[in-house]
Amino acid sequence: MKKAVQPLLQVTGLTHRFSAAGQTRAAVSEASLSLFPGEVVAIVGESGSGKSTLLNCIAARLQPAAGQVLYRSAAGEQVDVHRISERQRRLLARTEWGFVEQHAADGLRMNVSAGANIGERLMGAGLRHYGQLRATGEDWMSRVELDPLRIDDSPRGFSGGMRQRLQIARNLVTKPRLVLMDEPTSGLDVSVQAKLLDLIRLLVARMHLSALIVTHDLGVARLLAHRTLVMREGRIVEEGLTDRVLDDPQHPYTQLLVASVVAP
Ligand SMILES: Nc1ncnc2c1ncn2[C@@H]1O[C@H](COP(=O)(O)OP(=O)(O)OP(=O)(O)O)[C@@H](O)[C@H]1O
Repeated sequence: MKKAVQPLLQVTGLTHRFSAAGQTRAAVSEASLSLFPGEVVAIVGESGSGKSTLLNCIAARLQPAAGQVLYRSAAGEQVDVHRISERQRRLLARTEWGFVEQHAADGLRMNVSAGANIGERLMGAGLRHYGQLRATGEDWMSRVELDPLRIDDSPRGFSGGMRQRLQIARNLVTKPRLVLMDEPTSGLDVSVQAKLLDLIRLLVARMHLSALIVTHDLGVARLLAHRTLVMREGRIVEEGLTDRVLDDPQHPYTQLLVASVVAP
């Protein structure tokens, strides 16, 4: 009998509340999802719907009030990401996971060179040989279409699009098993966005990555994601294959979202 494929990530009943001005509000309510190996899932919804909060809870950057995030590690163990030690979490984040921030400066070390940004995760994974670190750095600069001759430059001298490419190289150089991306292309010029999206699509397919991508842009979901989840006011209101969700939305909110993009 064929063994069923196990999800890489299984999120169940995740709830997170923020307290502000004496009031407590749920930013995410009872969100459940799974991500299978090699799958790309988009989380879409308008601003404030809870997408980033959900992603940050999954990445264990935020502690949820309820719910569970189980990750199947490279060693084949089910890891409850909120129950492991801070040390274990950091190790996972450095080796098996990648996190691409919306603002590249948040995901890069701006005071060191492009090459050092790429090499850092490799060093964290135990690589020490300078020549190899440099060669891999140059190779990854090329892969993300940055000029390898700029390996010693600071990312401060890079444009927004170039910084985002560097952040992607820094994350993917160690071949993470799970990549979380928070609005990876927003805030960039439209033509820069399009090229970056093409690059992400190419790398995701070539490296057979498993990725969760938060975006308010349905075009990003259409281009990158096998499946799409729609969030509204902290809840997942619809999910399915991306083409189905976008071409034949069932929930009135998804219908509204899709119509607002199609309408002039
Ligand atoms: N640190 C915080 N303190 C208080 N409330 C917060 C905090 N972060 C987010 N929120 C609130 O939680 C809700 C969800 O925010 P979240 O950033 O997750 O939404 P989002 O869908 O990612 O939106 P955006 O795309 O604008 O970032 C919003 O109402 C937001 O105001």
